[in-house]
Amino acid sequence: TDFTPHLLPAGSDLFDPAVDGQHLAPLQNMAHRNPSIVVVGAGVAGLAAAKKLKEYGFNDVTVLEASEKLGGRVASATQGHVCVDTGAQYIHGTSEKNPVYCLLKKSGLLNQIPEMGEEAFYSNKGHKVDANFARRAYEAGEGIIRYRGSNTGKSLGEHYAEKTQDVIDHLQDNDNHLKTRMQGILALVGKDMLIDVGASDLHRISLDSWQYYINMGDSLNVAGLMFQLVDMLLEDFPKDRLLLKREVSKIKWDGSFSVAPPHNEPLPAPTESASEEKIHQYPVCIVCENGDEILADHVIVTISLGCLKAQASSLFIPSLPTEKIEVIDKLCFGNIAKIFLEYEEAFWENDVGSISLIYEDDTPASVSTNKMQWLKNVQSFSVLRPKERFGNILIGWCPGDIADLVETMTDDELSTAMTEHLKMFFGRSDIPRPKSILCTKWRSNNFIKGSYAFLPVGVDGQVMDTLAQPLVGSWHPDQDLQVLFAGEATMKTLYGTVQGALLSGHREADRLVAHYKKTVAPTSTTSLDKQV
Ligand SMILES: Cc1cc2nc3c(=O)[nH]c(=O)nc-3n(C[C@H](O)[C@H](O)[C@H](O)COP(=O)(O)OP(=O)(O)OC[C@H]3O[C@@H](n4cnc5c(N)ncnc54)[C@H](O)[C@@H]3O)c2cc1C
Repeated sequence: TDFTPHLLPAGSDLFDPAVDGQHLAPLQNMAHRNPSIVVVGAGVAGLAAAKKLKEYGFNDVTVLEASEKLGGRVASATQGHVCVDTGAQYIHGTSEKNPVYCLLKKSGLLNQIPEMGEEAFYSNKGHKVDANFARRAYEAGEGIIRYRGSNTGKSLGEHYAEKTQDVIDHLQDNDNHLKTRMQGILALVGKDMLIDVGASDLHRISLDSWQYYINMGDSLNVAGLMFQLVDMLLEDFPKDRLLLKREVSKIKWDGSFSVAPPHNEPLPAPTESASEEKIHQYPVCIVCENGDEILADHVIVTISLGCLKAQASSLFIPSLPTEKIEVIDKLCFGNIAKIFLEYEEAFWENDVGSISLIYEDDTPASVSTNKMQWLKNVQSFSVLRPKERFGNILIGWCPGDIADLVETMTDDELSTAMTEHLKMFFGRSDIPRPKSILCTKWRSNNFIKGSYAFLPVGVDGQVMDTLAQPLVGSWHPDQDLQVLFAGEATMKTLYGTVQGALLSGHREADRLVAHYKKTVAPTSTTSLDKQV
């Protein structure tokens, strides 16, 4: 390999930061070299872990990213002349508890956020629906669907069908038309939930999904700004330690590897011999698709749950423990698609921020997708605001297997379908075709494979703790934490969010600090010299 990040000068300036108010022993005392740490994946979790480790004083940190871009699911693309967020665009929780909110606020970016705009509702009968009525009905549905079950073992679909039926039954009015419309709006709420979760069927989702969840406050749409978070996470991190187009294909994590002799052949178990002083041995060897091999003391794996599902059995040597593989199997990795439609002129009103399409024949009991009628699950659009910045762009959202489907369609097919769809709801034949169209492709992105994790019925969020558990090897009984795991799917309190990813990265950086704090007592440097 032409890259040897593990070979740092001895006695590098690794200093003790204050952690939780306590001081660590100066890390340069603990060993004759820095621990070598490799982070796999430069999404928010990976970048946050790397930045934090750097802040803690670890100097030998390298990030390996498979794609050509940093940021993972916090991503942008250019449409027309503007930059749009193809991944995350909402801060889920506008409070000081949320580090993503704090970072964006500190940068002053949040001063640019426009008003949300009005909600507009249209019926499949081709007319506008009274917004006051629709909003009240929508809120009633949200109150039901946002229920935080705890150990119920039920599905969200079962709960939603049951409780919304109570609402319908108790409507004073005998007006069947009103009941039908109410059902349509409650179904809309259910369909929007499928987008939030990335699932295809409410009956698939556990009602207990949010029992450990931390609500950090209201959501804020930061369209066009979220990807700037990536630059903030990169600040002060040495750019030569961020390696793009380095797809990791093997993580040999329980061996004894050395830079000499050549070819990084595994060596026999370490001995007390003098040669050990010269040849450092590493428990982890990370092999990249391009042939690079990088030796490390620790590797933090931050690849998505979708990638873990695809690679769990081939990526790790030795294989992952059965318990970990079972958890990866049990958790679901959903998908959503964002379809950006750019128009010459807006056909919606100036003050509109969102457009919802109500199928009056829908019922809340049957909220699931049907590929044969896929347009029924393209019911929610948001307007990119302000117009002066974005021009006239609508984002259509779709969930689960409908997202999988639209990813495979051509721009022309999508453009035709969306135009007919909008014509029907607006009751207008003069709705133009978009002048450009951009559809996200998260499922077919080989380095992501979907949108975010969700909990299916019967799976408790605690399995995410199991996913987060580090691996401890057996080769060196006195070395551990060879493999650590971060990423949104490892956070039962915040999965599916940017701050969940970020905090999972911090958690693993903290774990390593605590590890060295535990293993390094200022008075016992001799044993430590042997250890690392
Ligand atoms: C369309 C969409 C909309 C979203 N909207 C929101 C939102 O509004 N608000 C919100 O809070 N969250 C949202 N999310 C979720 C949020 O984006 C994610 O939870 C978060 O970004 C995940 O970060 P991560 O670091 O865990 O994973 P990732 O971002 O997936 O990072 C993993 C990285 O690993 C790399 N990688 C994969 N395999 C390898 C390999 N073999 N070798 C090396 N590198 C590899 C990948 O290329 C990627 O860069 C959205 C997600 C999507 C897809």
